[in-house]
Amino acid sequence: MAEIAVPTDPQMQARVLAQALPHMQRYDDATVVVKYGGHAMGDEQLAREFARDIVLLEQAGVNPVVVHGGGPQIQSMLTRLGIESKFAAGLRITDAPTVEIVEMVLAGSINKQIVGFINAAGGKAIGLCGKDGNMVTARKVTRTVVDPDSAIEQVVDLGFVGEPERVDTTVLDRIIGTEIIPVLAPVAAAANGGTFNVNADTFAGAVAGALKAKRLLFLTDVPGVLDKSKRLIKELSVADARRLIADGTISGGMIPKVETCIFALEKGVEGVVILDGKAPHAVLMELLTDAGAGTLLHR
Ligand SMILES: Nc1ncnc2c1ncn2[C@@H]1O[C@H](COP(=O)(O)OP(=O)(O)O)[C@@H](O)[C@H]1O
Ligand SMILES: CC(=O)N[C@@H](CCC(=O)OP(=O)(O)O)C(=O)O
Repeated sequence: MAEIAVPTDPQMQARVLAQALPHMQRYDDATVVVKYGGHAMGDEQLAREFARDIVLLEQAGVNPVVVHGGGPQIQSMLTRLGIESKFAAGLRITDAPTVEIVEMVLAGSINKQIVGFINAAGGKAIGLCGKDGNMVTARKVTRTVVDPDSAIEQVVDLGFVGEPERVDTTVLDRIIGTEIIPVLAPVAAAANGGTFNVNADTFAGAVAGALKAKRLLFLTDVPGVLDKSKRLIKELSVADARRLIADGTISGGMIPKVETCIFALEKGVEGVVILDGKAPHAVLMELLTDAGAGTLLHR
C-alpha cells in the first residue's frame, strides 16, 4: 500500500482539519451510499482504514450507507468447494448450489467482517442484506450474448441472478440519521421468499436511487473513468458518459458501472463518483477535501 505523508506539525494538522469545515457543512445530515467492491477489500489494513473513514464520516454528521461486493471472495470459496463458475455479460451464472454459497459469503462472512471492522473502529454498524425487511426485492434476469465463434445471439439463463424491482426503505429510514451505520450485502429477496444474487453495483445504484442519496461513491480498482490516453476525467455529464460508451473509450466492467451511475442520477441521486478504492482514504479525499478524487458524474 502506498505510504502517504502525514503532517507532523500541529499547526499543519489543524489547518488540514479547518479546511474540511465547508465540506462537512455541505454533507451535514446527507446520505452517502458507498459501494465497496470485492477487489478494493482484499488488503486487511486497507479494509480497516476504510472502516475507520466510514466511522469518521458518521462522526462528522454524514449518514453513510455501505453496500459491499465480494466477487473475488465468492470465487475463492466456490473454487475451494470445487464448484465451477461461469459469467455471461459480466454476471455470475448462479445455479442452486452457487446461490447458497453466494448468500453465505456475501451476507455471512464478508458482511460480518466489515461490520466487525467498523465496530472495532468505534462505530455501530448493523449488517443487513436485501432480504431483511424486504428491503430489495428482485426479478429474474436473462441476458442475450453473442457467441464469439458462431456470432449467433443466445439467450442465457443466469439462474438465480436478479435485478432490483422494488426497494422498500422502511428499515433504512429508521436507521439513517441515527448513529447506526447500515452495511448491506447485495442479496435480494424473490417474491416467493427465495434468494437472488444481484450485482453489487446494480444493488448500490437501486438503494442510492430509492434513498435519493446526495452522493453515490463507487470504490473500484482504477482512479476513475480514464480517457483514451489513460488520463483521469474529473467530471462527466450523462451525455458525455453516453458518448464515451458509444465511441469505445469506456469498455468492459466500466460500462455497467457507468450505466448504473446514469440510472442513479435519473432516480434523483445528486452526484455519483467513481474512484480508486485502493488509494488510502479515498472516501475522505473525495468528500472532505477541495481536490476531491476520481470522476464525478452529474446530470
Ligand atoms: N474508460 C475507462 N476508464 C477506466 N476503466 C475502464 C475504462 N474502460 C474499461 N475500464 C475497465 O473497467 C474496470 C472496472 O470495472 P470492474 O472491473 O467491473 O470494477 P469492480 O470489480 O470494481 O466493480 C477497470 O479495471 C478497467 O479495466
Ligand atoms: C450476479 C453477480 O454477478 N453477482 C456478483 C455479486 C458480488 C459483486 O458484485 O461483487 P463485486 O462488486 O466485488 O464485483 C457475484 O456473484 O460475483
